[in-house]
Amino acid sequence: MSLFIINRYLGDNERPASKSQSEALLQKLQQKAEWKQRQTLKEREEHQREDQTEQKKPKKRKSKDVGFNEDDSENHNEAVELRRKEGGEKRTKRDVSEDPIKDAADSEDKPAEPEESSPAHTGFTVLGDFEHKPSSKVHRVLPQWLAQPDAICRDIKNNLLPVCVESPLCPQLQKKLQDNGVHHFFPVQAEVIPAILDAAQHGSLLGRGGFRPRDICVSAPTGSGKTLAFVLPVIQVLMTRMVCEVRALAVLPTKELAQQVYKVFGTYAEGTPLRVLMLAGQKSFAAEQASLSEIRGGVRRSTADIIVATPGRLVDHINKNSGLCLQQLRFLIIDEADRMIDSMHQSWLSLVTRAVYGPETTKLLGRTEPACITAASLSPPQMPLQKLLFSATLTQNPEKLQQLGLHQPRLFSSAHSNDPPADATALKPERFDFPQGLTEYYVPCTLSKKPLLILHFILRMKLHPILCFTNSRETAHRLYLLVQLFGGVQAAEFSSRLSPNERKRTLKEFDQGKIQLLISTDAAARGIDIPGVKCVVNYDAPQFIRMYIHRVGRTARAGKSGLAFTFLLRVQEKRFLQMVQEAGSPGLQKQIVKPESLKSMEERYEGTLQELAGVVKKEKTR
Ligand SMILES: Nc1ncnc2c1ncn2[C@@H]1O[C@H](COP(=O)(O)OP(=O)(O)OP(=O)(O)O)[C@@H](O)[C@H]1O
Repeated sequence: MSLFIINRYLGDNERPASKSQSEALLQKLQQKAEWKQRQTLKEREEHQREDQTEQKKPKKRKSKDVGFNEDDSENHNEAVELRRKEGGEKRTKRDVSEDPIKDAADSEDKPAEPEESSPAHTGFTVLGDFEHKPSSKVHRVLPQWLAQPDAICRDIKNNLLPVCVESPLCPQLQKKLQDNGVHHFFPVQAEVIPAILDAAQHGSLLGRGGFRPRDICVSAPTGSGKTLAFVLPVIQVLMTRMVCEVRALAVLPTKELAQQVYKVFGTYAEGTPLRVLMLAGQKSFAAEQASLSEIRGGVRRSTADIIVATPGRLVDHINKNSGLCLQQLRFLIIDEADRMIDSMHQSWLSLVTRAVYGPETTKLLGRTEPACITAASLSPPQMPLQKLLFSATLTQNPEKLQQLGLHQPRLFSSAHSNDPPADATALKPERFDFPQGLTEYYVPCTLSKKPLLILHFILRMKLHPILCFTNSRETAHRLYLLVQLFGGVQAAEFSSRLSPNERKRTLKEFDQGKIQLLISTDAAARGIDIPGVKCVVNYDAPQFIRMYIHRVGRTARAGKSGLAFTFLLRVQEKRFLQMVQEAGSPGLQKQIVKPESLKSMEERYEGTLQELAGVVKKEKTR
């Protein structure tokens, strides 16, 4: 018994054509072909006549005529038509076309259209005819949570919520804020603090119908107060804990940033039972290990509730089993999240996740890594791990964000609040929000005039303190040497040339106003909070928009005003201005420094350059 019936296409008459029928058909088709040939010749003559009179588009018509043998094509068409009728061969658009010249042109320009010209074949599907099927364009679409975030108001100054009025924070933290001069919440804090507290109001253990809290992503401008937006609610949730265990882990890309966030945690945890610890390589590994736990009553106990770490040191502690226990972790805070995603190759996140859920799934109240939500997965009560992501330039790329394994994420963003809703789901070039008090300039210049310009900014325009960025540590070092040799400016450099302690001291001195010009690589571009910086100079134009946003974001913080200058060579201007504009900048103004303004410094500058050559040579031989 046959399992399949194979139906073949039998032509218009639905039965095989006999030999005489084929011959008749062939004759008919040949006549038709001859008639068409005559028609085409006639048309061509007409066209030629038109061409002679108009002589407007000779090339286009020529291109249609050249390289395409109409007659061959026509005959070929008809022959194929016949063969197909006889044998059911695959049929293409060109085979049935009325006008091969038009087809040749069309087939280059347009996708193939459905074959309406042959009514006899309606309803017949040509298998494997992929090439000629019209293909629709793929529109990439953002997931709902990214496309429609909770909007954070951009205006810091006019949207201040008093700390004491209807505050979600406990009186102890409110007082702490007042003591530290914080009397109002910034918009990002007013939105994010209640959201984190709300998710934790049912206590630490969830399950049995309770819901796992949604992960939170925050994209808000530089200097808008994101640090307090996570420090305050985390402290409030944890301050009533009974036993000291690591319940919050904040991961930051650099030592300096870890130090800064550690300080803020320390300030607000003071007076509570919570203990904060830093694992960022400021101390030796052994010293950090010793500070992680202590033996009390014969049992090893954690000595930290909150840990602030860099990914490198964190991975060391997990891998070397130094006594860091993350099995009670409730909050995983990822600051500068877009940068942290880029450092995912260190696989720090998967190590943390493994350390949180561990292999011990059998023990009572053991944690299992959540997978699909089912009645069974919800039934054992267990502590949820909530991820909190923060950045001024949070990526909108779902594929990148997916690496973080977010659970029903909720996005708070100021960058998207002005986008029209109709376009909200489309994947567009990424746009970011810039601080309101920031005024951006670009200074057209030549390579040789750059050092003179920076000296002019400090000595003539009195713009200090300036934070000046270069693209390499070599440039930073040479510029530093040159400014030192020129004299009259208190300058310092900040890069990986310096030891962590030297870097720490330099930042402190810059903060204290002892340094007028800090020449830095991108090491100081992200997150560093030095409230006194009035002016940022991009001595070298940054190559990527994210880096530009973070660099210029070192000024105009916390609602203050600030200036950012970017020195641009002529070849850089077009691309750079376009990049900044596309990212949503309100616009860069052109600042021209006249050559006469630099004239008086030029002689001394030339002498300094010669001195510099000597110093650099000496350094190299050392
Ligand atoms: N509510 C507030 N009132 C007054 N000052 C505040 C308030 N919140 C934060 N600040 C101050 O604003 C400055 C910037 O805050 P923070 O460093 O948290 O910004 P950020 O958004 O994390 O910036 P970046 O993206 O550059 O890291 C800090 O000096 C901080 O003390």
